[in-house]
Amino acid sequence: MTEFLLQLDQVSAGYVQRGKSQQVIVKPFTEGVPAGKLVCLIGPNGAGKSTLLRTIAGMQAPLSGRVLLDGQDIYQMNPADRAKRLSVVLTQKMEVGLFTGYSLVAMGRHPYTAWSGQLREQDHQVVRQAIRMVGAENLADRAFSTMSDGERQKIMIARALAQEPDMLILDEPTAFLDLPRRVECMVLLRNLAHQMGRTILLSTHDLDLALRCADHIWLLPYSGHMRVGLPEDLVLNGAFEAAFHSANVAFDIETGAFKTQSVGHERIALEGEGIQYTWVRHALEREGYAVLSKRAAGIPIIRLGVHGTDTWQLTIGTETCHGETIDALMTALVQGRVPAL
Ligand SMILES: Nc1ncnc2c1ncn2[C@@H]1O[C@H](COP(=O)(O)OP(=O)(O)OP(=O)(O)O)[C@@H](O)[C@H]1O
Repeated sequence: MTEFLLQLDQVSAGYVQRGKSQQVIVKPFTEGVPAGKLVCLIGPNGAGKSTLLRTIAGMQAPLSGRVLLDGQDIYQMNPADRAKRLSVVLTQKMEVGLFTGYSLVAMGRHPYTAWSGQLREQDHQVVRQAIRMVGAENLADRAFSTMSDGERQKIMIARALAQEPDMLILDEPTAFLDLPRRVECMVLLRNLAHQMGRTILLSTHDLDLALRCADHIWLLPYSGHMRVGLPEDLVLNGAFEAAFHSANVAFDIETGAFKTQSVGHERIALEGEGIQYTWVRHALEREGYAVLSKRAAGIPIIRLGVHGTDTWQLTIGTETCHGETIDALMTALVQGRVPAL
């Protein structure tokens, strides 16, 4: 076994047009991923994430270079061998209504069953274990058609696990999920990588989750020139912000969150601390104020906790008022003629 389970050697990805001209979407890049790592592939819409994942999974030929899994060229592997080493979970919704959760997960065993397709007791054990790993025991006997999107996603991940692959490739596994389910799904995949030694490559638009969970980020901007690194390095070197730059949205390097970008905003000072400070600041910035942490001459000031916990005091010029809810504060700001924008 080589140092890297997955190796990309000058791989470029894209499409060959009818007249045989190539449309290179992902420019040649070389990278290695050791076993047991979670890699998140991120990038704006249409940058080429799905194209690259299909190329790495051997579903389309690279335009140049080679993709190696444990030293073997994935595109050259026969499909049965590939299915034992690599499983792929794509986003398209499957129409397999009459199947139960269990029978769908059991399909993951096909690469291992003889021509009859009969599952042996050890196959059933693997299926049950895969269902347990994703916490889908309650879905085993349910018809797939009756499941929610999040429940279906769990079953599809269990099916991929039942293949007992060295590597899983997932295209947007957190799409269609609500926020708690997104976090659960990402934590599950991270645990599978770290505790079970699987190598996991997934694409996602959940940038915040990717920054928090990924061992490595593959950042694919529109230019097609892949940037690879630790999440924190890509934030600090500006690659992250540059890839997602937009006129209306800005990446806040302090908090690691995206914020709506406002122009011509009014400055306001905010003094306080704790969770109340965080959410008052959130409301002010949402309304387009530039929030200063120190008071300055001629600038309205909000002080938190002066009249007891959960209170605010607003001073505009010589006028002062106070209250409790953030709603009341925002109203007072408008009445005090401190327009945000
Ligand atoms: N079969 C195809 N033939 C030619 N071009 C294609 C084909 N499939 C996708 N493309 C183009 O390749 C580019 C990359 O598409 P891709 O789906 O890989 O992007 P993506 O980063 O996954 O996007 P999203 O975040 O929106 O899912 C797009 O411009 C798309 O229109």
